[in-house]
Amino acid sequence: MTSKLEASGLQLNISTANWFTLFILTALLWVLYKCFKYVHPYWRFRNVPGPPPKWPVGNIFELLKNPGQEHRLLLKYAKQYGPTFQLWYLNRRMVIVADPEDAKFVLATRNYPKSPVFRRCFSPLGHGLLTLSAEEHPVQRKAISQRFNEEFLHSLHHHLTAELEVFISQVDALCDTERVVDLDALVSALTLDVIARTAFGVSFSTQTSQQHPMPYAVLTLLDELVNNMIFYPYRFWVPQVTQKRLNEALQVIRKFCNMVIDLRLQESPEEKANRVRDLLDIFLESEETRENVIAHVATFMLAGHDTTSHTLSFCMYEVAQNRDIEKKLQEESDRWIPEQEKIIPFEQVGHLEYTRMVWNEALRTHPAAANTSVRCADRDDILPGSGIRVTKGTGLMVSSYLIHHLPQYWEDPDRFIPERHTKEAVRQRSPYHFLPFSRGSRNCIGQFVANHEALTILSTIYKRYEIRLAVDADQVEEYFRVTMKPHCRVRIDSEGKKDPSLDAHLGLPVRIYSRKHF
Ligand code: HEM
Repeated sequence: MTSKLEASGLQLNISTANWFTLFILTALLWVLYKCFKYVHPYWRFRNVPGPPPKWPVGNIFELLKNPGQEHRLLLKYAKQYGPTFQLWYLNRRMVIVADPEDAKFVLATRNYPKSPVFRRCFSPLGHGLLTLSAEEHPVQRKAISQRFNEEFLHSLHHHLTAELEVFISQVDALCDTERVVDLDALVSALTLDVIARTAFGVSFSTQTSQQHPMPYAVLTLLDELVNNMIFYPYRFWVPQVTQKRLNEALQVIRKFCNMVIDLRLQESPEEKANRVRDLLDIFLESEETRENVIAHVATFMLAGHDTTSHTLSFCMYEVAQNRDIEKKLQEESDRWIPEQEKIIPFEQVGHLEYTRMVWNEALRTHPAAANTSVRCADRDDILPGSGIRVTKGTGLMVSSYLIHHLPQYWEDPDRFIPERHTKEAVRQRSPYHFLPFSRGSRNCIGQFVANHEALTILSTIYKRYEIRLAVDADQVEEYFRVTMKPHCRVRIDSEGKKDPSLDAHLGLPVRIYSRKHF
C-alpha cells in the first residue's frame, strides 16, 4: 500500500515538473513571439528611407528633443531622405508624405480614411465633421456644403464688420503710443468673436472683456484635445485633472449651445426673418439631432478660430519686414475701400488681388494646419511618387509644411514672395504643391470663410495702420502645437525691454502706428 502511494506521489511530482517546464516554455515562446512581432515591422521595412529607428522606441526621442520645432526636424529629414519617408513611433510605422504625387494619391485618388487615432483623440467633440467615420462623413458634409453659399458669405461679412468696428476702436486707442502690444492675441480675440457671431449671431466680447465663459471653454477644449493628440497612446496616464478640464469645458459649451438652441426654437417667423443668418441656422435646417448640432458648432469654432488668426499674425509679421509689400497693400486698400469707410464693402473684396496673393504666401510659408492631414491606409499599396510600400493600417501624414518648404517644388522656399500666386503662376503648377487647406473629400470646408475673413481684415488694417515689429524678426519663431503659431523667444515688457521675470511670452510683439504718423 505504502509503495503504491509513494509511486503515485512520484508520479504526481513528475507531472508537476512537466507542467512547470511546459509553462516556462510557453511563457518563453510567448515572449519570443511578442519580441518578434515588435521587431518584425522594423525588419520588414528596413530598406524604406527615413532616419534609423532606435529599438525599442523608434524615433520618439529625436521628435521630443525640440518641442514645438518638430516641423523643422521633419524638413531636415525630408531634405536628407527624400520628400516621402518613414518614422517610427515605438513599433508603429508612420509615413510622412511630402511628394505631391503621393499626396494626391493619399488624399484624393485613394481617399484614405482619417486615422482612427486622430478620430479617437478628437472624439470628445462628438459627431462633428472632423471626427465622423468615412461612412458617415459624405452625407453630413454634403448637407452642410449646400448651405454654405453666397447668402451665407453676406451674413459672414455682416458679422465680420461688427467685430472689426470693435477691433478698430481697440487698436486706435493703442496706436501711436509706442506701447508694445501682442498682435497675435488681439487678432485671436477678433477671430474668436467673429466665429462666435457667425455661429450663434451673438458676440462673446472677447476683444473687450474677459466676462463670457465661452472663450475660456473653447480655448481649454482646444488645448486639452491637443494634449490628447500629443500624449497618445499614453493619454489615459496623463493626470486626470486634464480630463476634468476637458469635461468642464465641454459642459460649458453644451450648456451655452442648448440655451441658444432653445431660444431659436421659440423664435417666431418674423423674428427669424429680421435677423442675420448664422451657422446654427444651417445646422438646425440640416435636421440633425441636438447633440450633432452642438458637435458641429463646437467643431467649427475650434477649426475656424486659431488657424485663421495665427496665419493672419504671420502674414503681418512678414509684411512688417517688407515695406514694398506693405505699400502695395495700402495702395490696394485705398483703391477699394471708399474714402469715408473703414471696412471694405462686401462687393469689393473680390478686387483685392494683391492682398489675396500676400495672404496665399502667408498660407504657404506658415501653414497653420501643417500636419493635420493624418490618414490610415485601408489596403496594401505602393505610393506612386516615391515608390514606398504601405500596408493596410499604415499611418500616413501629408505635411503641407514640407511640401511648401522643399526647394524642388518652390524656388528659394524661405523667401516671402507674393508674386508666386499670380493667376498665371497658379495655372502653371500642380494644385498639390499648395495645400494649406488640404484636398480631397476631407479638405477644409471653411476655406472660403477663412479667405474672405482674412482679406477683409488685412485690407482694413493696411488702410489704417502701419505695423512695426518690437523685437528682431529672428526672435519670433514658428511654434508647432497641432497648429502653427508665432512665439517670441524673449520675454519683453510693454515698453519693449527684455524682462525674464515676466510669466509669459508674447505671440507677436509689435508697435502700431496710424498711417498719418509717417
Ligand atoms: C487659415 C485658416 C484655415 C486653415 C489653414 C485650415 C486648414 C484646414 C485643413 C488642412 C483641414 C483638413 C484636415 C485634414 O485633412 O484632415 C481643415 C478641415 C476643416 N476645417 Fe479648416 N482651416 C482654416 C479655417 C477654417 C475655418 C474658418 C473654418 C470654419 C468656418 C474651418 C472649418 C474646418 C472644418 C469643419 C474641417 C473639417 C472638414 C471635414 O472633415 O469635412 N476651417 N481645415
